[in-house]
Amino acid sequence: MQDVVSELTARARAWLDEDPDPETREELAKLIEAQDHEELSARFSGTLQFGTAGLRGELGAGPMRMNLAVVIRAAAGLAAYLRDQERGDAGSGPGLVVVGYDARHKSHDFARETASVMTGAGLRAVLLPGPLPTPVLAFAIRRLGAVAGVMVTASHNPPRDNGYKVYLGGGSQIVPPADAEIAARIDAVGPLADVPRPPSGRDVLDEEILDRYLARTGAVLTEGSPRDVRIVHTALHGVGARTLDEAFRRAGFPAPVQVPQQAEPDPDFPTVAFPNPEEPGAMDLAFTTAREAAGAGPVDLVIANDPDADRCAVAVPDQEARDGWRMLRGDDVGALLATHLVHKRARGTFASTIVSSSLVSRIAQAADLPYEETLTGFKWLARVENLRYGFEEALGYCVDPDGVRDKDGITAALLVAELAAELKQADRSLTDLLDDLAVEHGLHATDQLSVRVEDLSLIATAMRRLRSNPPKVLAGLSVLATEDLAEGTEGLPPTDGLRYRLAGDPEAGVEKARVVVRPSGTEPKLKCYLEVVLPVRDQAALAVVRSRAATVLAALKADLGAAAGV
Ligand SMILES: O=P([O-])(O)O[C@H]1O[C@H](COP(=O)(O)O)[C@@H](O)[C@H](O)[C@H]1O
Ligand SMILES: [Mg+2]
Repeated sequence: MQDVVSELTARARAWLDEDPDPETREELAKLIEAQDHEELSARFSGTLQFGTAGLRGELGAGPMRMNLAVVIRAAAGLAAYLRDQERGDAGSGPGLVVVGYDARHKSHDFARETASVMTGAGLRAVLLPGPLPTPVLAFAIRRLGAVAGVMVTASHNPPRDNGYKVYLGGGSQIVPPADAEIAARIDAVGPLADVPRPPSGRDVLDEEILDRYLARTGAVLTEGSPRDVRIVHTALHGVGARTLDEAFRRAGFPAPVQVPQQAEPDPDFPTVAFPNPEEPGAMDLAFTTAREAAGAGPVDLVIANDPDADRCAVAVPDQEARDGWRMLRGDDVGALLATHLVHKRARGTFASTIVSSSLVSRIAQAADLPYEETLTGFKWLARVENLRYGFEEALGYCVDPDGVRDKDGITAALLVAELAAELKQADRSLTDLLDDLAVEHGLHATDQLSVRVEDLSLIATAMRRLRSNPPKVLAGLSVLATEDLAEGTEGLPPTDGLRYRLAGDPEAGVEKARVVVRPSGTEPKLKCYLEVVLPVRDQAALAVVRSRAATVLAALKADLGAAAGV
């Protein structure tokens, strides 16, 4: 025990010695001094690993936290990887790396240091001209022909977190084997003092790149299509408001009403517990703004971007809802946008992930379009060949893959607005269209059981428990097949997760159901994704079918929670 403790302290001291940030140095010195072994072992038990969207973790000292030392190591490892690629690619000059950042604590510092490290390694580095949405960075990589990009952001995570999204040329995020190859080079980085970081290597792009991005966003809309739709928008204290406003203005939409308290970037996210539109309560202020704005005429939609504006959440008026508004699920918006694109005669592959609603596959099939399914995360979706539309249940949509090879909350919002305006002109709504889809393809009802934990080991325990004691029946539906995704299945790369396919129950009007369980790769959460499909005879039967679906989903949640012990 004593050995373990002294080894831990030695590791912490060595880290402290080379930590370039006085703030984290002071923090770590105090922990060492106080002999806070619990905290030290949490910070020194390993290193941050690439997850669903790069590195992500709490700000603080040590290799398991986000801090300057970790960022310099990550940048140096990435630079080494890029230089190795270049060597295999003789003749080309030094590659360009574009670095973006959001408005979180330390984001700008991390971005500047990243640019310095890249320059020090012999690459060319440029910073975006301010805290901007992630899709602007993804766009810039493609537009400028960069060999890589980095976005310093923790997206929708709590204020104490930060993160590091890594993109390669082509503008999509890294996947295996590149992530492991980069990780190996990060591990091989020597003493920090030996990593050259010339302060001169921090060129900043001018605003033209944003202008080019904005000019491109209009391409998702049809010229002359209706624009009459009144929207309340929130950026949830992130960086989306200005870019979204300008995109809407250029497209000819009425100016969205911004939620005033949340429109300016604020790293403390003071009005929300979690700046994630999926979290209960995150939209409360937006709904309040919508009620107030209604005095000046009806509000058609409430739209939220997550803080780095790559996600887009949509709420619709609902008389029965507590605050008069109902959030659409990412799955609903995914199906609506798919339908809209089909009506616009989009050609190419539609794609979605194994944890998202399968409705989009039916929409694609009915339109004679190829459809593909990938693992969770846009890093996978973005790689689908001939991609025309990619969507995931986590409020992510790629509607212009040639412009932005990642999810984009701004272009998604434009397209939702266009669709809503078209429907409005015909005296219809997004909910009417969802009803039509349910009648045509069957009701695809989805829900998520998401369990946030303090102690990460609880997630591993839950997964183990499900693996050793697989459920045979869930919500009264028998489990037809259990797939361990860690073994790789249906041509998908191996990943930690379990998938259950459940039999239908004709008497209960259920065609089939599906459950996927996986640990989040961005937050300490276990996520269970539920889908139940029910045939719908006609519009009149819809209300009954919906309530039946809700009952099955509730039972699924309860049974699954019990099976996983969460
Ligand atoms: O954080 P964002 O908005 O970039 O979103 C990131 O996290 C989401 C949730 O991932 P997980 O379920 O592993 O937590 C992913 O679906 C998404 O593709 C990824 O970019
Ligand atoms: Mg995001």
